[in-house]
Amino acid sequence: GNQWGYGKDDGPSAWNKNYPIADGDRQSPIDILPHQARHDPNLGPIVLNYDRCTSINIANNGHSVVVEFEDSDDRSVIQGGPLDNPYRLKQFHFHWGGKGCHGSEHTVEGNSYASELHLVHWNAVKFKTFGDAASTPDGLAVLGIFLETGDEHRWLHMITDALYTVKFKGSVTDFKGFNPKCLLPSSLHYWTYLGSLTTPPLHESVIWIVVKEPMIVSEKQLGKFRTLVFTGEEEDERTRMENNFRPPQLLKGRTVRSSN
Ligand SMILES: CN[C@@H]1CN(c2cccc(OC)c2)S(=O)(=O)c2sc(S(N)(=O)=O)cc21
Ligand SMILES: [Zn+2]
Repeated sequence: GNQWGYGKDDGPSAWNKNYPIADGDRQSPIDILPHQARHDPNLGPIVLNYDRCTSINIANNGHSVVVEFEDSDDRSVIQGGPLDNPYRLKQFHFHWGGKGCHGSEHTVEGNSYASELHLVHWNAVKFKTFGDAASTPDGLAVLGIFLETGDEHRWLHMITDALYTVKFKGSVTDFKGFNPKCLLPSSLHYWTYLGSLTTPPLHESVIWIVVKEPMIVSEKQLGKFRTLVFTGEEEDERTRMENNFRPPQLLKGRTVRSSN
């Protein structure tokens, strides 16, 4: 089937075999050049209404660790900024590197961060299902937050303490009452551009909102993500889950805008 991964034979350089859109005109991630981003005074602030958000579970999907949310109504939405409608929170997940290596997807002037958090939202005003939104231009809005190593993050332990329960691909455990607002940095100034999913099916359906200020986490907290494995419990070889990031793709004439 369409098995893909981050290894030598099934990694990002091989994805265009099964997903030709990989060579498309609005692929993600990208390298962000702040001085070439167009400051747009019409870009208002990002508004998050996560107060009634309902997390459901935490899972290892063989590519990352994902926390899923109840999205049957507008209980947790993002709006404002470049968005014309409210977008519903569906899931969040992370991308990270190996020990001592960086693993963010977006880079800033060629510099990558240790890791990157993606909060995936969909336009339930224009689309009936998440799947429809995820495969149509601008059906998704993904909020990207960089992770930088430093002091321990006071709330990230709620995620890292649960990682041992989803070590293997296909594992899912209850994960209720978690509000990702506690992960956000103090400032939500951002860059925004039109792009794609950074994993297969690589749909060119994403309005990217990349927050400028990173969240700070400790090396110890980040190391716990590397206790996960890409492989299932039944498989004999254990492949540590790390370096699950796609490198930057060509801008192909796109404009990156900057909030103030
Ligand atoms: C495995 N990776 C996720 C695939 N997804 C998915 C799931 C179901 C259907 C579908 O298309 C119809 C797409 S997703 O939309 O939840 C996203 S967003 C995203 S990222 N790194 O660009 O933020 C990765 C994935
Ligand atoms: Zn992602």
